[in-house]
Amino acid sequence: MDEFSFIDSIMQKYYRQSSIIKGIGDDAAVVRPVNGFDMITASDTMVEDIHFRLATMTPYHIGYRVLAANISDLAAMGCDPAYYMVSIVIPKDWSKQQLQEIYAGMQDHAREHQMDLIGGDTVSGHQFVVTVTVYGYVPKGYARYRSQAREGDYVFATGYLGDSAYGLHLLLERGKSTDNPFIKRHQMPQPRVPFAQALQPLKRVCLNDISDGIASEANEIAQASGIDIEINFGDLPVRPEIKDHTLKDHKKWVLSGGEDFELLGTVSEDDWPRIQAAAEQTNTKVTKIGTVKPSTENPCVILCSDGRREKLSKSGYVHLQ
Ligand SMILES: Nc1ncnc2c1ncn2[C@@H]1O[C@H](COP(=O)(O)OP(=O)(O)OP(=O)(O)O)[C@@H](O)[C@H]1O
Ligand SMILES: Cc1ncc(C[n+]2csc(CCOP(=O)(O)O)c2C)c(N)n1
Ligand SMILES: [Mg+2]
Ligand SMILES: [Mg+2]
Ligand SMILES: [Mg+2]
Repeated sequence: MDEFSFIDSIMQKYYRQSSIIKGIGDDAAVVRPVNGFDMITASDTMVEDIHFRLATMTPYHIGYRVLAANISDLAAMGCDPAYYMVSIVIPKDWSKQQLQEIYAGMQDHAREHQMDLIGGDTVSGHQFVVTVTVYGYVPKGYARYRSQAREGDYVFATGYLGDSAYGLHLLLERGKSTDNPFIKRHQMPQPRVPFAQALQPLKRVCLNDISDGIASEANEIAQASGIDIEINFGDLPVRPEIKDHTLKDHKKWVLSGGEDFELLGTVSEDDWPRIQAAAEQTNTKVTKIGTVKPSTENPCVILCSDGRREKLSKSGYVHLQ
């Protein structure tokens, strides 16, 4: 199978998004911007031995997970997903079947969000790398920025924290298994698109998705908004199976394990009931985990735990260290 027959094999038979004028098949894709909406775009990459090993993910999971990481950034902007592009570097020892499974993972996840594959690039190389770029729409002026936190806001998180890191721990310790819920959370994360969409009528809500761990993402919000964030460790949504572990691992997974692809947000106290209503409407767990304080000198995150207050600095996975 050469590059061209491979592209033919992954092309969609039809597009779900009516704004696509030209998808795969020319020098570039053409979409007609939708009136009354701003277009949002984001890109995230997965590299073998950094984001996965063949011992932690099947090719299907790699496809599902790389699209999840991207869709999660769209959710964090409050946006409706629409299209995606895929650039892939394929080592010689990867089979045609493995490649098709990667695309099956992406296509199944794309279908859940009515997204269409509109282009990309295929090259051979020495290390497996896949980069996805996603596009979506948000009602004009309603993108959700990290800079939108304000003094007095409630800080909230969706879902549970630390599940994916615990799943990775189980995978590395025990090997592949399909029926463990933590492993499933690592391999097939579910971005919080319906919840973010349900928040669209709100005038202001600050959102960031949790890819590196809340220690990182809370600091990103503090810095972008010029405020301090206070988080109560005891209020963090953590499953009992994780709490049973030694405190050091448990704390690390919850605060800086990352890859949960939950949302961290802040909203005014007055709008908190609307967050709870959106959570109920979309069957999403949402927990108040802290509050936004006025900034002192340098915006920072304070973790309150057992009556002690400590500065929580950006931790988690950092590339180029
Ligand atoms: N190599 C790059 N060139 C241009 N812009 C970049 C590059 N890498 C990151 N960015 C931009 O920097 C900003 C932050 O990117 P970052 O990848 O940290 O966010 P994220 O996708 O939310 O986090 P994560 O990668 O952990 O999922 C985004 O605006 C992103 O587009
Ligand atoms: C085999 C294996 N080892 C370690 C990890 C952990 N890991 C890799 S990248 C990353 C942060 C998100 O990356 P990015 O910032 O690029 O989105 C994390 C937590 C993994 N998933 N698989
Ligand atoms: Mg990124
Ligand atoms: Mg993000
Ligand atoms: Mg991201």
